Amino acid sequence: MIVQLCGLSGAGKTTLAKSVKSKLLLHGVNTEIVDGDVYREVLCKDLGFSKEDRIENIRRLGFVASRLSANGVVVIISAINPYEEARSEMTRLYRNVKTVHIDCAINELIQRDTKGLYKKALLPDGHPEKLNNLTGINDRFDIPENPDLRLNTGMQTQDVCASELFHFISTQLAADTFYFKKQLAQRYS
Ligand SMILES: Nc1ncnc2c1ncn2[C@@H]1O[C@H](COP(=O)(O)OS(=O)(=O)O)[C@@H](OP(=O)(O)O)[C@H]1O
Ligand SMILES: Nc1ncnc2c1ncn2[C@@H]1O[C@H](COP(=O)(O)OP(=O)(O)O)[C@@H](O)[C@H]1O
Repeated sequence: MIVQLCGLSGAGKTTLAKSVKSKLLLHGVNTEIVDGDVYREVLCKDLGFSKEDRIENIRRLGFVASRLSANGVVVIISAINPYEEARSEMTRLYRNVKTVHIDCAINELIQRDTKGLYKKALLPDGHPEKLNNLTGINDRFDIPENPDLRLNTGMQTQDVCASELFHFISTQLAADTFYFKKQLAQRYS
């Protein structure tokens, strides 16, 4: 199973992915986080933040996720993943992909600004330190219309969001296991 999170910087993707990974591990579910920030230091080092590069970034993360997932690992892709076309490509290419929107109002994100990126993006035009392509401020984010799950981290606590995500993944896993068992039973009956 591949869970592709999407959401603006600071929305809570990494925080929730880590929390849910710990919960899943406690239940014996092998889980891996494929985090945009981390992969941009290694496998995606050559990529920037143009539309083409972001799409290529998601393609690479999706490929890694698919190999892990094919070997029974639950994979949580934690990236901004802003374009609908990249997200639907993922669901088209790979089996059992779920899309989860980690939503949060932009004003709340500007207040959190854990990395100082929003401050830079909101600098006046022409300022030498201005960030000109921060998703949600001056770059596009396609809000998913029908995600499998949407969590709002500005309206609900971290604990509630993590529990909801954990519950969602566990339920999907149980359904998938049931489906596989049924297929096996049919094949060998
Ligand atoms: N211009 C711009 N826009 C968005 N994000 C920026 C930008 N510049 C740097 N960063 C940092 O890069 C992280 C996003 O990388 P991703 O791989 O998740 O992005 S994407 O899915 O390819 O759009 C993002 O990480 P998160 O804050 O964890 O989302 C930022 O820390
Ligand atoms: N309900 C919530 N869920 C997740 N994170 C939250 C929530 N409320 C506040 N936060 C805070 O928001 C920040 C999210 O940062 P991070 O997980 O790195 O975001 P992202 O990976 O989306 O860039 C953290 O400092 C976290 O403590």
